[in-house]
Amino acid sequence: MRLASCLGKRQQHTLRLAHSQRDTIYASSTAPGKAAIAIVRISGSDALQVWHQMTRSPKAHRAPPVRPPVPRRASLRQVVDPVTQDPLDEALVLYFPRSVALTGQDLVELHLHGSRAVTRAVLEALSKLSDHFRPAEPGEFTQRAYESGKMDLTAVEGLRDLIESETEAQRQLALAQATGSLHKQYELIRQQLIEAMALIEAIIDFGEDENIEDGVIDLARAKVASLRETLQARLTRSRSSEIVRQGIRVAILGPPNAGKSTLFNWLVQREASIVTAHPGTTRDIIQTSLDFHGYPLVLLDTAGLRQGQDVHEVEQIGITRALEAASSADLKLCVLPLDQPTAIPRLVSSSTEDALVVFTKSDLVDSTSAASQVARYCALYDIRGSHCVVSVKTGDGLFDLSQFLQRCCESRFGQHQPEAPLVTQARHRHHLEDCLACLAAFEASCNEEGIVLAAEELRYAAQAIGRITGRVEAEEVLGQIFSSFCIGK
Ligand SMILES: Nc1nc2c(ncn2[C@@H]2O[C@H](COP(=O)(O)OP(=O)(O)OP(=O)(O)O)[C@@H](O)[C@H]2O)c(=O)[nH]1
Ligand SMILES: [K+]
Ligand SMILES: [Mg+2]
Repeated sequence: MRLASCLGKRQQHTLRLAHSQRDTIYASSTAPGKAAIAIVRISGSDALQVWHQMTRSPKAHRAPPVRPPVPRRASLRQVVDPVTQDPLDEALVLYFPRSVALTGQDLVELHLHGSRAVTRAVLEALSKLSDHFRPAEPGEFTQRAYESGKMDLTAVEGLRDLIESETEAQRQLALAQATGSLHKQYELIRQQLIEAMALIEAIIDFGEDENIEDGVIDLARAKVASLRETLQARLTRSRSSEIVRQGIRVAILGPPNAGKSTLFNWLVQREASIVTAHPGTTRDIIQTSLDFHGYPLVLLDTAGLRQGQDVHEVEQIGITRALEAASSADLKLCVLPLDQPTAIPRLVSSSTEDALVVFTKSDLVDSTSAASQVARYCALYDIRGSHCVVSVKTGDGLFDLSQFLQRCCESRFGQHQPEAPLVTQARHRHHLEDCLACLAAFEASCNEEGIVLAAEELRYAAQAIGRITGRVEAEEVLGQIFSSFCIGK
């Protein structure tokens, strides 16, 4: 059987990349299409061939004397086909020697005119240089940066998130991570674990001797206990960063005809959801993403919630979906109409901090009856949380609602904790939870009989942290992370 067919897809990916490290790779790093410039990057030990064989001084008509490029200085060059010497474009050419290049290899950048034809011609010309030249795989430039030790895994993930960031909150979070905020924190944690490990190893190695002081076990235990508490607390606080990265899910819920879709459309500023005077208009979940004052909201319009014998099948499916949306939402907007007292099934616990009650259609009632209606609802449904009174028809109260929602995002998902978040995605949480479990096992077995076992648990804990930054071999995650990049990055 051929080797490749014995290996899993991911292993093949890793194997292929390991073999092809010697290749010089190239790709367009800018989005395809018409633009002022297009950047083609070339990374690898033969990258300088591009300078010598594919560029020449724009003034020289004959082949110029071979001069190496000045590192990190832009030179205006004519780009030519290496075989036919036909001119392809005039470009700014930059050279980064491997000591300064992010990929840890010689890197050449061609800043071309941004047309499809120019980019295509240059990429074709590059393929003629030698067998060692080949097009880059998605994320391969970044993978080389990782492999050369210029970036750790958390920075790689941060970079990917930065490229994909759509809102201000996501940008801030990703930039901090891409520039090493997570890496620094995890190295510190690993360091603390290694210190505790050193104490335990000392007891194991010299335990029989008199040289080891009393209370060393207690010291190690205390160190680990305090680290575990801190990590646990920060794991809980980091939830908001994970949510910001994925988008804050906001479900609009309420009885039929409350004005949910009308409010939804106002929030997304377009007629995304159908509005009619008939109760039961919305059946499926209508989902739209929006940048709300820098916060990435995923807004969900849902079917009206009600109970009773006359709820038919289609409506019931809609209600089930609405309740599912409610349970997975990070924030709920509970819409209740003021014009008619509507019985709401125990839809959402509106006294929790993740629900905001919006009383709508205030234009249909006078202010006195609005106030008494609000009071009635609050007493009936035990609404102790925040509420707003609006009319989407007249616009009354919408500014307050918008401000309220913004404050809500800020207090729940704003990055104003004293320290940078420790967890921005499920992968980090998973390994951190592993680490915490090992620390708990350490504490349980850390006594004179269990000391060897305890030492082992600490090692596992450190390994779990190492997996987050990529310090221990983590092939399984590598393929996954790098292949989610675009080509040319
Ligand atoms: N006067 C007034 N009418 C409103 C207001 N908001 C919504 N409506 C009307 O109320 C009716 C129902 O609005 P929808 O937005 O479809 O209500 P819904 O909660 O999505 O209804 P279902 O999807 O059927 O559960 C429509 O006729 C809207 O025009 C408001 O603030 N004032
Ligand atoms: K309706
Ligand atoms: Mg609706």
